[in-house]
Amino acid sequence: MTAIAKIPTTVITGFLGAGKTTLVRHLLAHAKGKRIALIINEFGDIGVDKDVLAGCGDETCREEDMIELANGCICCTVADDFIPTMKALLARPDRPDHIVIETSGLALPQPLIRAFNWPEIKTEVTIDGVVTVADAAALAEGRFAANEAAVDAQRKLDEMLDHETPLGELFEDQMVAADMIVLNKTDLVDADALEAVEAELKRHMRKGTSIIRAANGHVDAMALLGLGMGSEDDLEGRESHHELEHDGEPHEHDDFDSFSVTLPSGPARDQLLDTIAQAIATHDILRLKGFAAIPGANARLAIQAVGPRINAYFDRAWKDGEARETRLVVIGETPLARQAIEASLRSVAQAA
Ligand SMILES: Nc1nc2c(ncn2[C@@H]2O[C@H](COP(=O)(O)OP(=O)(O)OP(=O)(O)O)[C@@H](O)[C@H]2O)c(=O)[nH]1
Repeated sequence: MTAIAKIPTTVITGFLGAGKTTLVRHLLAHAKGKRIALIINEFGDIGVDKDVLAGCGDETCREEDMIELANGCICCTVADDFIPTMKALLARPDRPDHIVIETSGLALPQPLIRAFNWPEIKTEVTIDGVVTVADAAALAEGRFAANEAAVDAQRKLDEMLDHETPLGELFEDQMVAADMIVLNKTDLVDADALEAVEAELKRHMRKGTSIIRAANGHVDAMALLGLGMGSEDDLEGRESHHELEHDGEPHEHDDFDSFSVTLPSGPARDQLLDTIAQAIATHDILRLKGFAAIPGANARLAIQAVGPRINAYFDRAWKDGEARETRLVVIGETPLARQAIEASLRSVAQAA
């Protein structure tokens, strides 16, 4: 009997808004005939990423090849969601050449990597590589306090301060899990800042991890796929803070919160974006994304905010019968001032 080759799987991880979906989009568009199945996991209850990819209009973004895991972070739903999803995918008559898993920006990659050793799937799939996308602009601005200088400065201000913030810890967990780091958004930082960010990353990653610089996720598919790492068999040094500190206990995502809000079509584009910018600045929102209905526009406005930086573009025409409304997901550190944020977003919708 000939052994069936295991299907290589690339795990794409990285903090909220680092550019994972953008990287996946580029990968799908340049897959050179490889049939790629995509598993998308999101934090928050609106599946924006799948919708963004499906809205790209490329024939390579086939809806039937995209599977959404929207019931919380993949790291917490391995048994209930991830393994059954993989089994169903592997049972398909038209098996993919390659599988790509985009984790949520708040996921710990470690439980997912370990899941590849579960007997239900181990004989059929292997991790080709864990790719962690890092946001060069956010790092240069010290937004994760992953930057030791910022942490030290904070510590000096308050001796009692826990030196590991939830953001910094999660960032490190995603870094040590990587076989390759894509240092994305290099277009937003100058050469000196980029050198400093890269030096900082090297302090956190495992030895032997490579770094590729990129803008808008433009990485050659050949460089990204086919790493052949078998990462599930090479776990040493990838342990998360949680695994090191609380052996065997399930971890929580209590440090982060999210909610979604639906608004009627109302304000003009600029007015809506101004209000969103203000809400982000006032309430320290980490990530906001979704789609908006703008009066007089026949296309929906995709809105993407990462920290203070907001992008908005009309991604596709509204479909017949589709509700023309604004749906946004908001993610931030706990406690998130849900009522106040919702009220300010609603006030602009009502005022229009
Ligand atoms: N300037 C610039 N913007 C980028 C780059 N890559 C991504 N973006 C923008 O950053 C925002 C977030 O990108 P996504 O690809 O959705 O990030 P993500 O990591 O998938 O986000 P989550 O799934 O929410 O964690 C979008 O507005 C992108 O257009 C880049 O290299 N340069």
